[in-house]
Amino acid sequence: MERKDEAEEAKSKVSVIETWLRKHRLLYVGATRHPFIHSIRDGSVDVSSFKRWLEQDYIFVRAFVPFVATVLLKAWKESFDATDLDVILSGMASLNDEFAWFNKEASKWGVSLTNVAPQKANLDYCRFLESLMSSEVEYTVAITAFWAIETVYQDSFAHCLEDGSNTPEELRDTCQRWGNDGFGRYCHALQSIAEHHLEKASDDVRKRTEAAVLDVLEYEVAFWNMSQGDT
Ligand SMILES: Cc1ncc(CO)c(N)n1
Repeated sequence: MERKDEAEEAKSKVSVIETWLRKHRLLYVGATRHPFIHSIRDGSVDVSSFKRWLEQDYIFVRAFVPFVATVLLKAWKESFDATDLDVILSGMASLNDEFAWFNKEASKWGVSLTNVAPQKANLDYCRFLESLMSSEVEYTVAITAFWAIETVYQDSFAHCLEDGSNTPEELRDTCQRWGNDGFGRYCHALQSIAEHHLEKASDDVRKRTEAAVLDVLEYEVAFWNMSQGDT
């Protein structure tokens, strides 16, 4: 009887991440339902905005690779669960494909990815990533920030592929890149890992992780704003 109660309780317990998503709903929606994403979804997107996004995101992803490498290193040192390493490694492997994709996409749009100057919002975000690369930043903070970064793109681009969307054919490849079901499952795997570590974390680490997630959401909003030329 007691066992069943415990099982029931575990089932109804709201996870740490779910609690944060509810608490910071407006910011989360701001990051995942940005006007730039709406413009892709309804087909009104401005081509120069899309090209700016593509150029700037390439620079961001270049900085994202060493960040993910440090998450991998922390997983190896701090997690006893081997699946953490497998999931992070699969993310790294898909970043390798992503560079090939960026090059293909750039030539399709007549954009050059060399000699692009990073804009302020991008520099700020890359600097934030760099701060998370420090060995002083706990694995729990880093893996949860990683989950948030990937999930914003997954949620945003999946929205452009839903029934009723009017995404132009030439942008579907971009939306598929992050909006596909496999990427969705990968984000869920990251969420489970992050949640597992958050459940065990001290209040202090939890607080700093929540702050890092909020930072990610704000940087993502600023990144979309920059793509639209609003900064
Ligand atoms: C700005 C930004 N956030 C998240 C992702 C997902 O990898 C990306 N490529 N770029």
